[in-house]
Amino acid sequence: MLKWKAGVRIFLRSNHFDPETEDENIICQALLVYYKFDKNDDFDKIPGPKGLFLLHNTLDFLEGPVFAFYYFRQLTQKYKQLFKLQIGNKKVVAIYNPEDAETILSDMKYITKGYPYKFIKPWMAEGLAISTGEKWAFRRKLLTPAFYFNILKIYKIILEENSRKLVENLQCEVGKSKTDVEHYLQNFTLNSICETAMGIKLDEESKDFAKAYKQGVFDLSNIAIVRTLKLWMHSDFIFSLTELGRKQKKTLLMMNQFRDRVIDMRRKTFKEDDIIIKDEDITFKGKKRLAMLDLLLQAEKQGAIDADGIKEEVDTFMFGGHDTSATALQYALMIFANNFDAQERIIQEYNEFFPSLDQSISLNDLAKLKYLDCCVKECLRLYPSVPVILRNIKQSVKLKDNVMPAGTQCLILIYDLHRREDQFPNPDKFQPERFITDRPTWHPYAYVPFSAGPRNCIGQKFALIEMKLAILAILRRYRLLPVTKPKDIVFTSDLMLRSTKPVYVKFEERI
Ligand code: HEM
Repeated sequence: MLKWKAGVRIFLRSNHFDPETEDENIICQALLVYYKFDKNDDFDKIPGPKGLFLLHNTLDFLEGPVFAFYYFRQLTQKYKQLFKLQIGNKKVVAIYNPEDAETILSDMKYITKGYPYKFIKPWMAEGLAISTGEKWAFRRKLLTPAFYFNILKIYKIILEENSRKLVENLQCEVGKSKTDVEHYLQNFTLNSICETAMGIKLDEESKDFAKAYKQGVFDLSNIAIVRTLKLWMHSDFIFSLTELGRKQKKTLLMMNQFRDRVIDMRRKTFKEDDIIIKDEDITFKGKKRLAMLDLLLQAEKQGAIDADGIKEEVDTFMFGGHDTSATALQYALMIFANNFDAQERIIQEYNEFFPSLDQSISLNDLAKLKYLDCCVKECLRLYPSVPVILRNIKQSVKLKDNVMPAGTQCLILIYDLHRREDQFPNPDKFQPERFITDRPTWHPYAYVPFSAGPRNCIGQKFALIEMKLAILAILRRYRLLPVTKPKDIVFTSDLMLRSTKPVYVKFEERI
C-alpha cells in the first residue's frame, strides 16, 4: 500500500501536482483505490509493452489505424506467443499461437464477441455475427440450411453467370497501364450476395443505392476502428456529438434504405409453402430459386423472428457476404499478377480437366482442381480478409503458459498466426504447394482464415466457390501483369485487411 502511494505521489509530482492539501489527498486516495481494483495478478504476468501509470497503453494508439496495424506486428515479433495491453480500463490479450487459438475458438464458453463489436451494433444490431447465447444458437440453426450442398449448387449457377459478367466488365481495362480492381470486385460480390442469399436482382434504381451502400460499408468499418482506438469516442453520447457520429447517422439512414429495398423486393414474391426442408435437403416448389432470405421470411410467418430480426440478418450477410470475398479476390489477383507460373498452372489444370472451353463447371468438378484450391488457400493465408477477431472472455481461461482472467478482451490475430515461421516455413512467400501435402507443417488452428470452431464462418463454402469461379473466369480470359507488388502495400487497421492505397494489376487479353 505504502509503495503504491509513494508511486502515485511521484507520478503526481512529476506532473507538477503536489498532493499535500486535503483535496489532493482525496484524489490521491481515489486513484490508489482505482489502481488496487484494477490490478490482476494473472494479467500482470502476461508480457506486454509497459504503459503509463493509470493510462496504461491508451496513448499508444493515438497515431491512428495505420500506426496501430504495424505496432501490432512489432509486438508480435517481440513477444512471440501473446502479449497484453490495457486501453482505459479494458484489459486486452492478443494471442497468435495455435494452441491458445484452439483453446479459445474451439470452446462454446468463449463465443461472446469482444467489446469493440459494440461499435458496429448501430449497423448490424444483433445479427448472427454479433449476437451470443441462445439468440445466436437459434439463428445459426435457422440459417445453416441456406448453405447446404444442394442450395450451393443453385448459388453456383448464379455465381458462374456473375463471373462471366465480371469478365465482360473488365474488358475495357485491357491495355491500360494499371487497373484498380476493387470497384469491379465489390460490384461482383455485392450483386452475387443479393442474387443468391437475398434472391433479388438489382435493377437500375437499386444500383445507385448499391453504389452508395458500398461506400457506406467502407465508412462504417473505418468509424468502428477509429472509435476502438480513441478511448473518449467509446461513449455513445460523446461520439454522437462528433463529426464522425453525425457521419455515421447519415450513412446508416442511407444503408437502411438499401437493405429495406432488398427485403421488400423478396417479400413480394415469397410464398411460405414453397419451401420444403427434409434433413440435410432443402428444396423449393416450382422453378423459383431458394434464397437465404426466404428462410427468414418463413421464420417470420411462424413467429420465430420479427421484422427487425430480418433486418439485422440481412445487414449482417450483405456485409459479411460481399466485402470479405471482394477483399480476398483483390489480393488474390495481385498475387497472381506477381506469380506468372501460378496463373499458367491454374489454366493448364483447368484445360486438362475440361478441354471444352465454354463448359459450365459442376461443384464436384470444381473440387477436382487441386492446384487452384491450393492457390486460393495460400492467398487467404497471406491475406486473410478478416485479420483479427475478438472475444469477450467471461470466465478465466488457462492458456498454454498463462492464465487469461475473466473480463479480458481477447484478440485472435489471424494475420500473425498465418505468418508464423514455425508453422509456415518461409511465411511471407507465396507457395501454394505447401497445401498439397497430406502432412501439413502447421497446427490445425494456425490456419484459420474463416475462423474455426462453433463460431466459424457460415459462408465459407460459398466464399470458396465464389472465389474459384471468379479467378477461373478472369484467368481464362486475361493474363495478369504486376503493378502493385506485395511489398508496396501499406495496411491499415480495419474490420477487413485494407490497404491504404489502391491495389493495381494490369490486364492483357489471353490469346
Ligand atoms: C473470403 C471470404 C470470407 C472470409 C475470409 C470470411 C471470414 C470470416 C471470419 C474470420 C469469421 C469469424 C468472425 C468472428 O469471429 O468475429 C466469419 C464469420 C461470419 N461470416 Fe464469413 N468470411 C468470408 C465470406 C463470407 C460470406 C460469403 C458470407 C455469407 C454468405 C459470410 C458470412 C459470415 C457470417 C454471417 C459470420 C458470423 C458467423 C457466426 O458468428 O455464427 N462470410 N467470416
